[in-house]
Amino acid sequence: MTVHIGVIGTGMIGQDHIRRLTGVVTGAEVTAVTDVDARRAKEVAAGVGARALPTGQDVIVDALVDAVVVTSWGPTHAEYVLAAIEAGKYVFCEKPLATTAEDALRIVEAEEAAGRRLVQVGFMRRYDQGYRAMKRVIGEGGIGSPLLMHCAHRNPAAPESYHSEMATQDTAIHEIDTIRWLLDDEIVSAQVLRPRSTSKRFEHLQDPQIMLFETASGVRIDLEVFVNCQYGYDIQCETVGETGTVRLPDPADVWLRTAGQLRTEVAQGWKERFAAAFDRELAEWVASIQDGRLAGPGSWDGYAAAVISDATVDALHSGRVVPVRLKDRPAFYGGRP
Ligand SMILES: NC(=O)c1ccc[n+]([C@@H]2O[C@H](COP(=O)([O-])OP(=O)(O)OC[C@H]3O[C@@H](n4cnc5c(N)ncnc54)[C@H](O)[C@@H]3O)[C@@H](O)[C@H]2O)c1
Ligand SMILES: O[C@H]1[C@H](O)[C@@H](O)[C@H](O)[C@@H](O)[C@H]1O
Repeated sequence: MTVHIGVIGTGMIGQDHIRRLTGVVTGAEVTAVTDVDARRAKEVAAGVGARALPTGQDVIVDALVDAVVVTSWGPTHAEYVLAAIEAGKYVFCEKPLATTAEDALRIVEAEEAAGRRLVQVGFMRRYDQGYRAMKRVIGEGGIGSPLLMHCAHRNPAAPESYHSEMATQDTAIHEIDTIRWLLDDEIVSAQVLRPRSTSKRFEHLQDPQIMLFETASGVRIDLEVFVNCQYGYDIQCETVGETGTVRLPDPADVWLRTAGQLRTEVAQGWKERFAAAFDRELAEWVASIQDGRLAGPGSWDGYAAAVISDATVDALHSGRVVPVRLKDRPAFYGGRP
């Protein structure tokens, strides 16, 4: 069965996902798109033989759309996800699920009331080969009980519109989800340290930041977020356990030995670094719709990430260790993070 897909938001990642759903993933067809920039929507639609519809709501209720992909700006996500649930359609929403914990909770409640899983959140690192291998090692007891985790999330440069809270809301949100998933544990507190800022940033930005998280079982995590590191898009993660450590591999590339040097390339952006993960993420999403059983990160994960993100932003401003207060996890979402 071909899954007919409508895409809301035809910007950078919207176009990338449309390319993927059209040319990489089997069993999917993009039948409708929309964007507040109608010209852009029309151009993108013409490129893949889809229709450009006036609004997101039109896409959601369209008879030729079985499932919706939301790739518009973050603050618009919750409204579209709620409308898709209301229409009884599957919806893949890029991160964040919602920009407030209250909106994320409304989505959790609406999905639970609908009685079946309809929502998947775009936490693509769960589909990265390296992270999957790390999760397998931890799950099989390969390093004993985890005690510590050291992470770094570096981007080459951030635009002027990027502000200090976005280091959490837009960037660290990936680690927030990954930590919960890798450790099968819940984050219970957050703290943020402010090192001296780089001169290569816009004045208003605190960059880098060091975030410290603690999980329910007592694992301590340090995360460096540095979005003007200049040299590339670099994602690091090492978990330290009682009997060993496991480290995320750098993406496979050749090592060049020449002129007295040993060199390899560093990725320059998320598109390149996580290309294979995005491919797998959407392929598995489409396959799970065909099976009628969503398996990827869902509304509860989006809600938990939103609450932890709020606590981290509070910690950035207050300098305090801020406790994370999640609602009780409904049985509907199973027992684990
Ligand atoms: N998983 C990842 O690593 C990753 C990477 C990049 C972006 N993202 C997320 O994807 C989303 C989009 O990011 P982007 O980089 O493509 O941004 P973008 O600005 O390039 O594209 C967003 C598009 O949405 C359109 N839009 C805005 N509001 C709309 C609305 N109400 N209805 C319809 N269209 C609307 C804009 O006109 C624009 O074309 C963000 O939430 C971002 O955090 C995730
Ligand atoms: O929207 C992007 C994207 O999520 C990237 O994966 C992250 O590294 C960036 O910091 C963020 O701005």
